[in-house]
Amino acid sequence: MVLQTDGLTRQFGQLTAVDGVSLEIDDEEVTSIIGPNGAGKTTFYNLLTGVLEPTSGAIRLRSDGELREITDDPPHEVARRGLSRSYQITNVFEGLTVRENLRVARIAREGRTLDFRSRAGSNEAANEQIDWLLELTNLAEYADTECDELSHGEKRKVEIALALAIEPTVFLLDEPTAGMNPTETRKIVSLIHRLNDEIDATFVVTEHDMDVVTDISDRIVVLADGAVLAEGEPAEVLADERVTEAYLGSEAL
Ligand SMILES: Nc1ncnc2c1ncn2[C@@H]1O[C@H](COP(=O)(O)OP(=O)(O)OP(=O)(O)O)[C@@H](O)[C@H]1O
Repeated sequence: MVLQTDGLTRQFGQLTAVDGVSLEIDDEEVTSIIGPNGAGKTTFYNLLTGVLEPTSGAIRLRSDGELREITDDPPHEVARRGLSRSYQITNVFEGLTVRENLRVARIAREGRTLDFRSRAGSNEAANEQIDWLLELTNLAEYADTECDELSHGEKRKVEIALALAIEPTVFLLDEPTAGMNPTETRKIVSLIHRLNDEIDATFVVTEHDMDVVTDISDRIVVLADGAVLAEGEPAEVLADERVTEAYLGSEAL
């Protein structure tokens, strides 16, 4: 197990947006968190990443080989411990090239961990890692393009590359295909498969497009009214009547 939530709860006044969510996320699986509008997905992500503090409950992340509580850690500490979110590090700096954006993300990461003397050696390693990330995310041809010249789909890939630059243990992908046309969606889906094959990280994805969810997930967790309604393998969960009912009146499955 790499990530665990235990009775995680967040209230906003009278409203319980996340209601006693206990989950265990296994290594190197792709888990999708789905649910109708207002189910609590964004709030749950914000709790995991330290953007919001829970009202009660705990979050544990495997870090340096053991599960450690990160419940009250601020976002930069959560990221440093290895939980990265696709748009968390920065929103892409529009005036910088793709490579420069990645360099900024690397510097932010290394600034905390390396002393001055080791920096020369680390530059070389950082450049190698950046080249590898550019290749992995199919961005090599845009390495020296300023981000404001990229399409929406390419920018989403830059966000993904930035989140990967911190070498996460758990990688949260927030609506990776939002606003994409079918061609861009197909490209992102194959990118997620490729990342999952080649990177030693565990993926947690929120996504509205059910075809994408079915394609990429090993496991699905359905939230409704802030609580876990169903969890399991995609075919089993999507055939669950309670899940269909939860979506009725909001969006079609
Ligand atoms: N800062 C806030 N203050 C008050 N209520 C909030 C706040 N953030 C979220 N909520 C409420 O909490 C509930 C869960 O919202 P959340 O955005 O987490 O759902 P969601 O599953 O991400 O929805 P969507 O799919 O529409 O993005 C909603 O009823 C929402 O109105």
